[in-house]
Amino acid sequence: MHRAKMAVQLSGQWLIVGGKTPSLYVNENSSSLYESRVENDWVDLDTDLYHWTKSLRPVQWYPGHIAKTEKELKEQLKLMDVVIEVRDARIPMSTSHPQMDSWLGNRKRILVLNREDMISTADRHAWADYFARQGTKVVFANGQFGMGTMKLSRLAKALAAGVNVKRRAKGLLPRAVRAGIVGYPNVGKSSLVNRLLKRRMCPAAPRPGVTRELKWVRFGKDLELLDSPGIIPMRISDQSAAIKLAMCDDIGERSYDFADVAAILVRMLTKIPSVGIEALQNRYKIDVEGHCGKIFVHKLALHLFNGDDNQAAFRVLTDFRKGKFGWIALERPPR
Ligand SMILES: Nc1nc2c(ncn2[C@@H]2O[C@H](COP(=O)(O)OP(=O)(O)OP(=O)(O)O)[C@@H](O)[C@H]2O)c(=O)[nH]1
Repeated sequence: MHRAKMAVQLSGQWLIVGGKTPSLYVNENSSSLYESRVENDWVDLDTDLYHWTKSLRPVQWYPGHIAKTEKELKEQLKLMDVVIEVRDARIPMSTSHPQMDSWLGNRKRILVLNREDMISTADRHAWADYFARQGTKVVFANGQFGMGTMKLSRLAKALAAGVNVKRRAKGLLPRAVRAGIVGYPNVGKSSLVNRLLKRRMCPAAPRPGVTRELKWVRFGKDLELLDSPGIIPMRISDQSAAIKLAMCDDIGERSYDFADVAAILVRMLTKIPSVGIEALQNRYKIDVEGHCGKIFVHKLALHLFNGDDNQAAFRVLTDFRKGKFGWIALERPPR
């Protein structure tokens, strides 16, 4: 629900009910003013998230196979004509690997924001504008149903076309273009490969860490794809990012505390302009008190789960992942 709907008029000005500091909405018809307020809400949210996560036990997840993958992948990347970097459209910043730029150098690159079905149109526009301004080629995709994959294969072939021009000039026979698919765990790499091939060649599952080995697959006679296990930094230095990875189910469940993560998700949802307090209250028939996520999760536990906070937390996380609060990104581009 739109936050502006919670506004009450006070001496000719609009005040938002339930905000931390009441924001001022002068006139709902003034859309640019409204948009800039919404943007400010997102900026505030990033700062808040930093404070909320500061005192938590650090979230770290680095399963054994990742170190081996990283080493092999760095070697294989040298053979690639083009690299397809897949990120989770809900958290494009938190699923960007800090070392990716240095590994790829000036290699040709396509950025895929997968899980496009899990964000709103406004989120999509915001990210499309941001990457267009940066001159980054971005494809929005859905690995589950295949949207965006035709465009992706066209773009990969077009970007790597120069390879065979050079080979011909040297008197060599043309060869298939090599494209490597890289990204964080569970962002949908294997699903995209399977959709591209229209066959289930790579195991895909709803939990991080399923792909364990690098795997070459052939797509027609023009394209070879390398599917790879998810990679993630050994230490996630940004704990706000780590918590968002947990919310989106992009890291192993054992690495975080459900109740902590769900409590922060509740606080975030109350502040995300398109969700707000009422979405939570309507769904669970429980009042949100003073934006406190922990109290909310505990009340839900008493209401539905015999006081078991863990189960209540899992319910909130699952509901978010299933889009029960609407399809929304947890990140907006930096300004
Ligand atoms: N809703 C939605 N689900 C998706 C999308 N792409 C993939 N999935 C689901 O997300 C889960 C993870 O997908 P995978 O393809 O296994 O992800 P991966 O990046 O290969 O995962 P790792 O093996 O951990 O590296 C699966 O249950 C997919 O069905 C998408 O665009 N939208």
